[in-house]
Amino acid sequence: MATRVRPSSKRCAVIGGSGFLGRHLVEKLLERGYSVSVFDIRQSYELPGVTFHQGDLCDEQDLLPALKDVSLVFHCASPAPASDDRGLFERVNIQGTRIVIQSCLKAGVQKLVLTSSASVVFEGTDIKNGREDLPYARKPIDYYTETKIQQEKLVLEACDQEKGFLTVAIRPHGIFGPRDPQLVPILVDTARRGKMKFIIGDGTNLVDFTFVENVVHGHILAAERLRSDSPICGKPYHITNDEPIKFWDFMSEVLVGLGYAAPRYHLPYSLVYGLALLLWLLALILRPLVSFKPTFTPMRVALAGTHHYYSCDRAKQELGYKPLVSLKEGIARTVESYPHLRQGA
Ligand SMILES: NC(=O)C1=CN([C@@H]2O[C@H](COP(=O)(O)OP(=O)(O)OC[C@H]3O[C@@H](n4cnc5c(N)ncnc54)[C@H](O)[C@@H]3O)[C@@H](O)[C@H]2O)C=CC1
Ligand SMILES: CC(C)CCC[C@@H](C)[C@H]1CC[C@H]2C3=C(CC[C@]12C)[C@@]1(C)CCC(=O)C[C@@H]1CC3
Repeated sequence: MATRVRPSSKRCAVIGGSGFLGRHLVEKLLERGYSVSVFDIRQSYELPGVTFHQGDLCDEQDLLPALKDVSLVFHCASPAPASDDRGLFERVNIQGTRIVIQSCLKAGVQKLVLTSSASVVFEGTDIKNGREDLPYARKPIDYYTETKIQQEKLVLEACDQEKGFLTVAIRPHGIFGPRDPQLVPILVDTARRGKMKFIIGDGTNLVDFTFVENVVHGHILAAERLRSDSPICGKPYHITNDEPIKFWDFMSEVLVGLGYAAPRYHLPYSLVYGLALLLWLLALILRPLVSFKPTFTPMRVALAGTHHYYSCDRAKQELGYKPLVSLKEGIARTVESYPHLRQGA
C-alpha cells in the first residue's frame, strides 16, 4: 500500500518572494535551514537553495507546482499601493488570495502565514498604540487598504484546526530597509524635485517605521509557533519596531543621511489634505485623456500628518517577539545601502 509522504516541515514557499520583504524573508529562511520555493510574477534574483516558479497567483495552474511537497506557505504578494488600480487590487488581493487558499488546501499545505498590514484599521485619523482588537476601517482610505482588509478576513476565516489547516496574519507598518522600492526612493525623488521642503501639520505626529529584518523575524516566529493547539491560530499580530517616532524626524534622518536638506516650513494639514483630494479627483476624471500621478496623494498626506502607531504587546506575549534591530541601526543600515540615491550621485 502506498503511504502518503508528509511534506518536510523545513520546505516552504514564499509567494511574492521576488519583492522587497519577500526576498529578505527568503534569505533568512535559507539561513535557518529551510529550502524555499519562490512564486512570483517576476524573477528578480537567483540563490542556491531556492527554486523559482514564475506565474500569476490568480492562476491555480501556475501556483500549484510551487506548493508541491511544501508544508508552510508565506503569502506576501500584493500590487504596489502606489498603483492605485482598483481592478488590479481586487483581482490579486481578493480573488488571488481565494486561489492561494484553495491551492494550499489542494496541495496539502498545513500552515499559511499572510503578510497583512496595520493599515487595515487606519481611516486617516489618529491611532495611538492601536491594538489588534480595533475594528477594521469602515471607510478605508484607498483601494489598497480596502482589499488588504478583505484579504486578511479570507485568510483568518480559512483557519481550521480540526482539518489541520492553520493560518495567521502579520500586520507590519511602514517597512523600510535595504532594497525597499518605495519609501526611500519616493522620498528621494520628491526631494530631488524640490518638494520636500514642507512639514505637513505641526510635525509632532508619531508613527511606526519597521526595519525589514524585524518584520521577517515576526513572520518566522509566527510560522514556527503555528500548531493546532496554539492560541495564535486565526489571529492577526502587529509587528513594529516598538519605537514610535515623529514622522518628520524619520523623514529628516533619512534625507539628511543621504545628503538632502530636512523639511522646515509648516503647512496646515487640512489645506494639504484638501488639495491632495482635489488632485486625486482631477487625475481620476482626466485618466482617459492624460495620465498623471500626484506625489501628495490623500493616503500619503494622511500618513504624513496623523499619529499611527501600534502596540505589539500581543506579538511579544504570544509569539515571543522582540525587535532585533533598533530604529537607529535600521536607519543607518538603510542609508548606507543607497549610495546611488545620495545627493549628487
Ligand atoms: N512596504 C510596506 O511598508 C508594507 C507592506 N506590507 C505588505 O507586505 C507585502 C510585501 O510588500 P513589499 O515587499 O513592500 O512589496 P513588493 O512590491 O516589493 O513585493 C510584492 C511582490 O508581489 C509580487 N506580485 C504582485 N502581484 C503578483 C501576482 N499577481 N502574482 C504573483 N506575484 C505577484 C510582485 O511581483 C512583488 O515581487 C505586501 O503584501 C504588502 O501589502 C504591509 C505593510 C507595510
Ligand atoms: C511624499 C511624502 C509626504 C511621503 C514620502 C514617503 C512615503 C512614500 C512613505 C511614508 C509612509 C509610507 C507607508 C507606506 C508606503 C510608503 C509611505 C507612504 C504604506 C502605505 C505601504 C503599504 C502599507 O501597508 C502601509 C504603509 C504605511 C506607510
